[in-house]
Amino acid sequence: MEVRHPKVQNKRTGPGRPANPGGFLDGHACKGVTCSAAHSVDFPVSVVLPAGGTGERTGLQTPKQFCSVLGRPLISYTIQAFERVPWIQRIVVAVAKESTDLMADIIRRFRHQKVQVVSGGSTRHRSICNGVMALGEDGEGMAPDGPGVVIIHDAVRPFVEEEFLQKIATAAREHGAAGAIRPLVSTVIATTSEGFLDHSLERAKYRASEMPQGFSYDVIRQAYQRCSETDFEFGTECLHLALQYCGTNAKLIEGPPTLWKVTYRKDLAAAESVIKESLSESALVITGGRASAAALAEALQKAAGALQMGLDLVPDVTAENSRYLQTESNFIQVSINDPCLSEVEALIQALEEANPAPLHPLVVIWMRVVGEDEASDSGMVAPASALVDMASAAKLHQILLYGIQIHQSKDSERRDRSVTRAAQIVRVLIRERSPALVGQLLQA
Ligand SMILES: Nc1ccn([C@@H]2O[C@H](COP(=O)(O)OP(=O)(O)OP(=O)(O)O)[C@@H](O)[C@H]2O)c(=O)n1
Ligand SMILES: O=P(O)(O)OC[C@@H](O)[C@@H](O)[C@@H](O)CO
Repeated sequence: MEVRHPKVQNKRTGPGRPANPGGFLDGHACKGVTCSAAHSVDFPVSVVLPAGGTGERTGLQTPKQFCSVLGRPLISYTIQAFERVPWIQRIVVAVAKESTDLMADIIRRFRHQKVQVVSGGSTRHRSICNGVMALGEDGEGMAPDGPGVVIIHDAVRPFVEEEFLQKIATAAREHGAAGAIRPLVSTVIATTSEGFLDHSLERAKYRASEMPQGFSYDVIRQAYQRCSETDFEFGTECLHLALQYCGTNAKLIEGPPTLWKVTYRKDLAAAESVIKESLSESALVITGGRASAAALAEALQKAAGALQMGLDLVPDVTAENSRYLQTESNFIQVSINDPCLSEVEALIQALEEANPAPLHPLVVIWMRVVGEDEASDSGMVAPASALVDMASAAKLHQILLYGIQIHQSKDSERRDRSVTRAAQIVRVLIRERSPALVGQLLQA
């Protein structure tokens, strides 16, 4: 039986990196100066994630940073994006007092390790300021060789990658401040008090200020110590505070299009679609090394191939094959006439141990093959409810467990139709990851 090493299962979403024209904030326009990121970061870097807003523009009761996307709160994706970066030591999240318990529960459920929660403020600047000051309370912001760097990033911008963070942190270390920019997609105009056009700006000369932004710790702390109440109440731009109150001219670095902010309800749907698209649409079929299971797996692999879905076959995920447990792949556990759930239970346990906090929900499918004449639930030592119970427990660890039952007909055409249906069901389950079908035993 051929075992093909699975390709790296998770397609990475991510734009081609645009050439990196950067410039300096000069208050009027930015000058194109090429900059290059260091390959590693050898100075202390902390992060402040303002998450104290109410998300009014979504029209939802739940603040958008806590809205669930594929079973995980939006803010957890953002935190994870920073936690995965080895050279980031600490993440301070500023949340509204009424969300403190919810934030603590998210940290526990998704096993966030580097996170400290502080109180947000009545405005974004006040929330960020609270986070920055919290870093200084135990000298974290200062390092033996001088100030560390603080990255400030909206908690509702979940798609940020290490490479760009390196660029921002390195530029902030060198220049005192750095910020992400993107081309404007609409022209900026000024209006008269009567609501008529006063003038328009030459779009090519301007950029949209995005996040992440980076600051030498002493610059951003000083900026907040010196800024006015008007800044705190109405300001939206940290780079401006650094320039206005510290004379620090931020280095501007064009970032990828993935830096967008979730602002409206449609942005939540867009975020879910981006995350779904980045999820693996393939799976590893575990055959247990049995010839009958391998035969079915190969038929399933062929049927899936016709649906442009890649399946790879492995006998098990133990010993040297245990590395597959770390790849955030999906899994199909084939059980031939095996009435109980012991094999899939062992697989789920191994997955939980190998990857306690997967970034995205993983799909595990128990594929039970029964003889043609066998009734659906005959021989099931554990009733179907056992599948539901196991699935409920697994879901707490971001594992979505589904069941598919195939009747092995002696008629080859019926058998092929059944396998094709099974492949179609697998594809939908992996693509949609529907919570409603978790724990169900579907008939192919
Ligand atoms: N008092 C505030 C207001 C906003 N933010 C955070 O700043 C980021 C960007 O702000 P925005 O998109 O405006 O969020 P909201 O203020 O929640 O949105 P809205 O203006 O629609 O209410 C978000 O992560 C938000 O939680 C914050 O920490 N404290
Ligand atoms: O104004 P909002 O609170 O919606 O969003 C904050 C944005 O303005 C801010 O994240 C960038 O413009 C960079 O400063």
